[in-house]
Amino acid sequence: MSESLQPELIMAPLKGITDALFRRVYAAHFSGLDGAVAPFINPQSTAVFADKVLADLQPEANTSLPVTPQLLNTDATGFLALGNRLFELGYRDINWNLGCPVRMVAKKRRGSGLLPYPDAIVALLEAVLPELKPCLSIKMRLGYHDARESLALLPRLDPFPLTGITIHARLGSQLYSGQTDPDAFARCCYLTRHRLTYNGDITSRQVFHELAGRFPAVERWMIGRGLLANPFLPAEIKGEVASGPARLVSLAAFHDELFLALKDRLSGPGHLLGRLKQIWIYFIDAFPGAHRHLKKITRATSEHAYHEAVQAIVGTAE
Ligand SMILES: Cc1cc2nc3c(=O)[nH]c(=O)nc-3n(C[C@H](O)[C@H](O)[C@H](O)COP(=O)(O)O)c2cc1C
Repeated sequence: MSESLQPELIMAPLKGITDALFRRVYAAHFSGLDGAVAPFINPQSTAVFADKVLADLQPEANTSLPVTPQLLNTDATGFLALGNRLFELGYRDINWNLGCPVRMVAKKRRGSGLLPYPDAIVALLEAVLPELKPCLSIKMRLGYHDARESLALLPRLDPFPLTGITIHARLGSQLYSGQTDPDAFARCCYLTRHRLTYNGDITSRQVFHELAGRFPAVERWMIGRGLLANPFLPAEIKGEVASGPARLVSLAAFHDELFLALKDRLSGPGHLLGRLKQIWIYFIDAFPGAHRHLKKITRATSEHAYHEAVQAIVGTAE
């Protein structure tokens, strides 16, 4: 990345968290992002996608950030039906998920579970690309069992007209924890002609700058949990720094709008609190010194208890 150019920063897909509602509220309070990849659309048993399945990707719900829908399909018929339907909705780019590590998914040779089978990946691309209307990118891991899987796969992707490849620098078998492996990502850089996006544990400006220094050719970076733990991170990476009191005001306003929007959307306190608890697992890091109050959030069974917990967290951080 040249020093004068700003990096391109993309919100990672986090299923159950970064849906259209979250993306809209986030973008209303924080800057710095250039786009988002939406969480994967569940493959359907028929090639017909009910409108409900695509509700999150309706264009009118996605005006605040450019968004790329994501597919998890591994059957050509379903892939083409969904991809071309998304094109009709206005999407010119879609993304194929070769990264999901969840065992139920990987066992079906979907997500990162397909990475040990490069022939199947190449066969699917050969089957779909001639008829697929939107452009395609891929989001993958270094491998499922072993980083050698990406080394075998990447040269075989060169002939295809992909718009890019995002690599989450972990193995599928690691799920979401354990060390990322930037050395393995470095080896991937030599094995592809495609534009690479780096993903995995970009948790601070300093981490970003270390990685950007190491990979000067990489211009695109994807951030997931780091952006929940510090919603200012994309802006900070781009050189904007908010002061202490202003930070807290923005964080509280973001939370309150998110809460109201989710309450409006989700039926019943169980669903609402369940969703918010998912977010707080990471969001708590935005409030230094308040970690001890996280249990109050995770134990809350009523809106009242939840709000008391939020007050304790915001109060501690003041
Ligand atoms: C709760 C959760 C849900 C996720 N859902 C998706 C998904 O739908 N599609 C996908 O490609 N990756 C998904 N991921 C992986 C993230 O997009 C990202 O690759 C991973 O979290 C590493 O980046 P990070 O360290 O910046 O979070 C998910 C991760 C988490 C923690």
